[in-house]
Amino acid sequence: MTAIRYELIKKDKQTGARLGILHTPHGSYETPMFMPVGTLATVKTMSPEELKEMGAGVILSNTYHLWLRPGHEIVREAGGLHKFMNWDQAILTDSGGFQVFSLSKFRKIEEEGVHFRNHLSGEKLFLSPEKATEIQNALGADIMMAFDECPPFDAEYNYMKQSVERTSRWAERCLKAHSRPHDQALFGIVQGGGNEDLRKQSARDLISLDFPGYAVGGLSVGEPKEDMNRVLDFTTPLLPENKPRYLMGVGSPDSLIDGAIRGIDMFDCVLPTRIARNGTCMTSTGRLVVKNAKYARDFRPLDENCDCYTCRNYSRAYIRHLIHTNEIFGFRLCTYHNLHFLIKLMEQIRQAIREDRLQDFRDEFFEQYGFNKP
Ligand SMILES: CNc1nc2cc3c(=O)[nH]c(N)nc3c(CCO)c2[nH]1
Repeated sequence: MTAIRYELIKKDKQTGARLGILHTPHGSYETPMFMPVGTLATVKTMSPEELKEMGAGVILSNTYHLWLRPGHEIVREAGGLHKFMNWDQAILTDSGGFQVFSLSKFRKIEEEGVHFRNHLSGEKLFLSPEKATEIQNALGADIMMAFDECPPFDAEYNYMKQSVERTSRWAERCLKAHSRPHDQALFGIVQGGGNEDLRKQSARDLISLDFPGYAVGGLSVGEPKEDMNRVLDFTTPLLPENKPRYLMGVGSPDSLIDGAIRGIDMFDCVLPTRIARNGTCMTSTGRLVVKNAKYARDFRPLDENCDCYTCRNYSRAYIRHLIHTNEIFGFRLCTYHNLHFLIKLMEQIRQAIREDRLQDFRDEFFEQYGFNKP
């Protein structure tokens, strides 16, 4: 018995999408789902109560960041991440691999692990599959990720092949080091860039290790969306139908719909929370930069089709004023709305799957949001 179980409810007749339920030790959640990112044990500016109110279920935190601050031992002593951050729903921790490659300079990758510098202090650090697994066991998230290398999408073929093979060896080392498989599900991460043969090799290696869930990594790293969709077209069908599939780092509305259409069940991205802090909001008719002067006397809600706390109680003029004056409440209102927007979008996607019309929904949404505009 592993810590999580994926229940396939139905498949969409128009696309490769599926409706499911992810059962975890901290609750069961319908998929496809969007997971808000709370890197440093908080989804920035949101309280646990607000996250639950808007329908958030699984949230992310991060091994690399929590290892550096406050340190995984402190979180362990606090009783684990759920207790430490007062979150009684599910948590997923990323393994730190991506952050090492995206945050720190002077890194050196060896078979044993990765040597790099602390992006805050410059001190020399070393992360290995065993260390990343030990940290995640201390944090206690319901789902934890294998330690992987996320190479640049256009890395040279031979490098990509070496990297995929090393990531597969690292995945096996994580499984061996994992001390709590009944409480924490370890997911493997498929790599291989845009190369179909390397994606097949990576998927085959990881499936042979029988993980309880699989992530598609190495995407949303600056490659064109067509490339991401092409990779998903030949990667998700390789993954077991009875296990969850997690597309890492994806969160724009069009990519969520296109990922769901290609059989992805779980998504995470800092986009909604990050752009909220500079006053950019996702609305049903496209992005709205509320700090723009044209909203100074606009007393409508951010989105007239939205029923969230922000849109029920505050106007564009008021939120613009708050963002303009750097008032923290303005960041909170935009964050609440953006997360609510994506969580509601996932509900619409799930409903479209129930009605076997996700392709039609995509066309309607793209038209309304303005994605088809040349
Ligand atoms: C924003 N784009 C993105 N692409 C990712 C790709 C990866 C990846 O390949 N591996 C791991 N471990 N994490 C990843 C993450 C962080 C989580 O969102 C990514 N984030």
